[in-house]
Amino acid sequence: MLTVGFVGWRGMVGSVLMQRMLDDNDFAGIEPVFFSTSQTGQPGPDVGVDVPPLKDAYDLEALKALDVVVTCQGGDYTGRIYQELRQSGWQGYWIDAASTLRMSYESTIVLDPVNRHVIDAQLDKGTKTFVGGNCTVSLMLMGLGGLFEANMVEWMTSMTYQAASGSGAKHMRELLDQMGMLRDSAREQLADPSSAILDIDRRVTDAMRGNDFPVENFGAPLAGSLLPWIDVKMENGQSKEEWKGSVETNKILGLGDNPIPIDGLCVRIGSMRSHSQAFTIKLKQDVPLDEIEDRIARHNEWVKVVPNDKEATNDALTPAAVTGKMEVPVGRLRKLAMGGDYLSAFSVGDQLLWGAAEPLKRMLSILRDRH
Ligand SMILES: NC(=O)C1=CN([C@@H]2O[C@H](COP(=O)(O)OP(=O)(O)OC[C@H]3O[C@@H](n4cnc5c(N)ncnc54)[C@H](OP(=O)(O)O)[C@@H]3O)[C@@H](O)[C@H]2O)C=CC1
Ligand SMILES: N[C@@H](CC(=O)OP(=O)(O)O)C(=O)O
Repeated sequence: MLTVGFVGWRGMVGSVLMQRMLDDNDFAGIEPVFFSTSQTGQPGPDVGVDVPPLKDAYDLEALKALDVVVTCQGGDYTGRIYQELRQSGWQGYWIDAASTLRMSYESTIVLDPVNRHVIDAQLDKGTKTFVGGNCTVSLMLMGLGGLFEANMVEWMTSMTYQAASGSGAKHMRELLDQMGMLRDSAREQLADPSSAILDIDRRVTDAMRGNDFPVENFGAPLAGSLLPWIDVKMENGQSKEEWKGSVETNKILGLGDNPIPIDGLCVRIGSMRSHSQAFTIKLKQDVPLDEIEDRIARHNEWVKVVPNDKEATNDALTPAAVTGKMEVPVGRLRKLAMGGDYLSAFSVGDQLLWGAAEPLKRMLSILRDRH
């Protein structure tokens, strides 16, 4: 039985991973050991099998005893421990949610419904480091995988609408605090149906710009507004989130020598959880829409094509509808005015499931099934 160490299991991605593994009884086939950077010695989580007390996540000897490390702890942890562990001679499997190692030559980005062939080939070659992709990249590929599989895409833009949860738990709390403050700023006027809407609007705008508006985590108002920049700036003017869209997609698809151009703008919006994306896809040929829908729908069991009408779209293609679900709906599929080889699409997905925890869970299952 594989001995598997879990680091970062009580964080947001880690908790979703734990729940998904419990849902599918995944702990039964492994020997789990839980680690913490802050709670060494405390009891481990209840996962239906006996587990020892929490071990120190920085204890190299304890990590070296494992066949597999699964970490959702974040990039700082990976940066601090990974090289040291490898240099100590450890040859176990490292499965990671953080972006630190994604573009490293020694790692494979995992999204098995899309790149199982790449994962299998890398395992056969002896690769031991597997990293989950960026959330918007993984969700885009889960939604549009059928078009890439059929080699239909010449280039693509992705304009994202990313939820607060993508930045972590503190940011979700801050968004709610901001929302509450906006409402409170116009409470009396809202209760009076005859009050002037421009008065309400002025109060809300004043609150948003006020010195006591909580912006410690986002750095600016998000509720009632949006933030068209995510992560640090790259030399070419892209944000790092935008840069990942191209480099990670092409690495996942194994298109190193012949990359597909992918670019766009990444925007943080005031949804709580689940990322949305609008795509402009330049097709290599003018393919009929029904064939496109068919290719998309048949690619994997989680993608769902949503009819291009208002009712179906507002019912199924929103963060409110998708959060907590494994499905990745794709809709607004239509040919654009620029010509028959220009396709629009819109997709929503829970970035804590397919965008983070699920590919790691499935990678662990692939390893378990091979042993
Ligand atoms: N959020 C997202 O949508 C996505 C995140 N990722 C990546 O996954 C990694 C982890 O992200 P995320 O899960 O958001 O990080 P979190 O900040 O939620 O959790 C990270 C760690 O913080 C510690 N922690 C401290 N206080 C608390 C608390 N009150 N509750 C729970 N944990 C606490 C825990 O470590 P300890 O037990 O050691 O104290 C925990 O493992 C990052 O690299 C991120 O980039 C990837 C894709 C999507
Ligand atoms: N950057 C993403 C979440 C994330 O953690 O991405 P990555 O795993 O690439 O660092 C967001 O803010 O929505």
